[in-house]
Order: sequence, then C-alpha cells, then structure tokens
Amino acid sequence: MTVSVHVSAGVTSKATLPVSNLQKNEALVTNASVPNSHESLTAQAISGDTMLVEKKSIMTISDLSVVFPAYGKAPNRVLKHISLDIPSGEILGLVGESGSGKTTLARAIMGMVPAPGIVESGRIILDELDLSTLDDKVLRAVRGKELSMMVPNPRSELSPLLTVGKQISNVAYQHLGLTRKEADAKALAMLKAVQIPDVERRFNAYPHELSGGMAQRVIIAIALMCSPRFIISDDATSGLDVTVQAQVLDLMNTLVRDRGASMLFVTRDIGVTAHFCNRLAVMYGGEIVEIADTNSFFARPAHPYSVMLLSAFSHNPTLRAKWTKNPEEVSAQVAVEGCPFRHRCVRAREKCEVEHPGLTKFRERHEVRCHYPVGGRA
Ligand SMILES: Nc1ncnc2c1ncn2[C@@H]1O[C@H](COP(=O)(O)OP(=O)(O)OP(=O)(O)O)[C@@H](O)[C@H]1O
Ligand code: NI
Repeated sequence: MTVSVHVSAGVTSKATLPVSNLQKNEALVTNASVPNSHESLTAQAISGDTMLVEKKSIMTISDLSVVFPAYGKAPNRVLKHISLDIPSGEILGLVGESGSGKTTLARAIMGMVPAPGIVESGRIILDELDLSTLDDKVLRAVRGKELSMMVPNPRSELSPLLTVGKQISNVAYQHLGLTRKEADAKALAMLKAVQIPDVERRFNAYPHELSGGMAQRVIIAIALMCSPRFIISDDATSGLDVTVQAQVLDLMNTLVRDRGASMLFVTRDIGVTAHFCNRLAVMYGGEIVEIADTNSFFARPAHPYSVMLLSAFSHNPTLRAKWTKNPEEVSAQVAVEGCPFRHRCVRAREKCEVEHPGLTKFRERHEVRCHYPVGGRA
C-alpha cells in the first residue's frame, strides 16, 4: 500500500473555488438532502421489474493513464486508459490484487500521483469541475472540502504537534468559514459520529496517545468533516475491529446517501463490498476488467480473474482451479499485446494471445474485458 499525506489537517490555504462552482455545489448539497430529489435525477427508465434511475454524475474519469518511468527498462504503465463514471449516491467498490493500480488511481483522482509518476492522459471531473485544469492552490481547497481521501496508517497522516481535536477543528475552520468555537463543536460531534469513546478527553489528546484504531477513526473524521462530494477510502477501514468498521461504514453510507455524495471504496476485502457497495470494479494490471452492479457481479462474475478473486475469498479451491491457473506456473513475462490475464487463464485461446479485449457489455449494467467471459454473453 502506497501511503502519503492525503488529508487536509495541515492545509493552511484559504484559496476559494471558482464562485459559480461553489454556488452550484452548495445548491446540490441542499437539494440532495431531500430524499429522491428530482434535481439529482436526470433520467429514469424502467427495465423489467427493476427501476433503473440514472443519477447525476459526481465523478467522471476519462481515459486516465499513469506511467512510472524506469531507468534502463520500459516504463511501467500502472493505469491504462481508465474511464469511470460515479453518480450521486453511489459507493463504487474497487478490488484487485496488490500492484494492480488501485492506490495509483485513488491518488491520480486526488491530483497526487507520487514522483516519478506521470499522468500521461486523462481528465478528472468532479461535479463538472475539471480538476486537471486547476492550479495547485485551488486544487488544495477542493481537496479539503469537496474531495477527500482516507488512507491506512494514520500516524503518518496526523501532525504529532497538534491535539486531534485541533486537527479536526482546523479543517472546519479553514474550509467552512466557521468560528473557532463552532469548528470545535463540529469536531467534537464528528469524533462522536466515528464512535470515539470518551470524546472530551480524546479531543485534547495528541496522536501518539491514541491506539491505531482510534487514530484511524480520527483520519476518517477529518475526511468526512466537510461533507465532501466525493470520498475515497483506500483500505482505510480494514484495520478497524469488525463492530467499529460496521459503524463507520454505516456513517459513510449515510453521508453518501443523504448528501448526494459518492465514494470510491478501495478494499482487499471483497466480502465487505457485497453489503456496502452499489457497484463493483475489478482491476487487473492497471485496467478495469469487470464492472457491474454488486448483485449482478456476485450472481454472475464474468471475468475469469473475478472468479478467481471470489473463489479465493470463499476459500473454494475447486472453483479457483476450474477457471484459473496456479499463479506460480505463470510466466512473469506478459507481452503488451493480447489479454494481460491470458497466462493465468485456463480459458485463454488463440484470440487472447493476439487481441487485447475491450470492456464490453456482458449484460445489463455489467461490463467485462474478456473475449470468452465465464457463462458466455447474455
Ligand atoms: N512511487 C512509485 N514509484 C514507482 N512505481 C510505483 C510507485 N507507486 C506505485 N508504483 C507502481 O505502481 C504499481 C501499482 O501500485 P499501487 O500502489 O497503485 O497498487 P495497489 O493496487 O494499490 O496495490 P496494494 O493492494 O498493494 O495497495 C506498483 O506495482 C508499482 O509498480
Ligand atoms: Ni494500494
């Protein structure tokens, strides 16, 4: 897991967003608190017995590619032409093995790809605001207020010199225009919301006085403080004990649902996504290889790699063996052409050797990047 400072406890910038966007965002926050607000709906369609409601997009990523140059070797393409649309009220789960590019995607959205990474192409649009065109100062302001990311390993995220209460309160003070007193009160309420016991005492504690789980909840409190429009959690809840994790997920869910925000939920725990995410994307080798409504994904996973992930999760070695080769048998040499997963896939045929599969429709609201998806196409 790559970790760096993503939260804004220490941000001192008072830069403001372009006025038109701020007003629009404020208006949307208000509208979105009304259940089923028509302002947040752009189209409705009825399909069979399910009502599909297309909601306004909060985050649109198009053709995002990130490369890490490597001296004396071919550059490492970590993200390859990623396009994603995350509508208001949606929690999109993102799963995939270590090194598949999940954290890089999260950081690219935040405008924080670590050096020597280069964003080769792509646009990131947050509620019609093109983040790629903003200067650093404005982007920092957006990051603290409208866009926030929670990461694991909270100690490196918090300043050791300030009490946790002050760090949370600073965010409200700087971004929400509250008085010190109001910001402190909001910080205290947020600490309660993330289930920190004995809040008054914890408010005045320094980060080193907190347990790891408690510090993680402080990070979450900071990230949620300004009710951001778009939230990224990069494995930020997995270190919490099960009950606290459930409460924190519940809190995030409420924020997303009631305020019309949306969320990218990166996790290694595919089981959590079944209950928590509306939609699920699977990454492999820097590409999205399957994306589907959660129900559809769990009912009919289409990519052999997704089946492998699910079989690993359900401890079903027979299922795993049926669809995929043992990774140890796989040559590390994966050519540029063809399907990047073919060396690990028992279904691979000649076409997979030569033709890179596109992400195409598998069934309703379910796309897969595979020439021969499991179960065939609908
Ligand atoms: N700072 C960096 N310098 C060079 N290469 C990097 C850097 N950060 C990431 N990479 C490359 O990007 C690839 C993807 O990394 P990333 O952290 O996005 O994976 P991930 O899916 O988040 O994995 P994990 O589940 O372990 O967190 C890595 O395999 C590595 O090759
Ligand atoms: Ni990661």
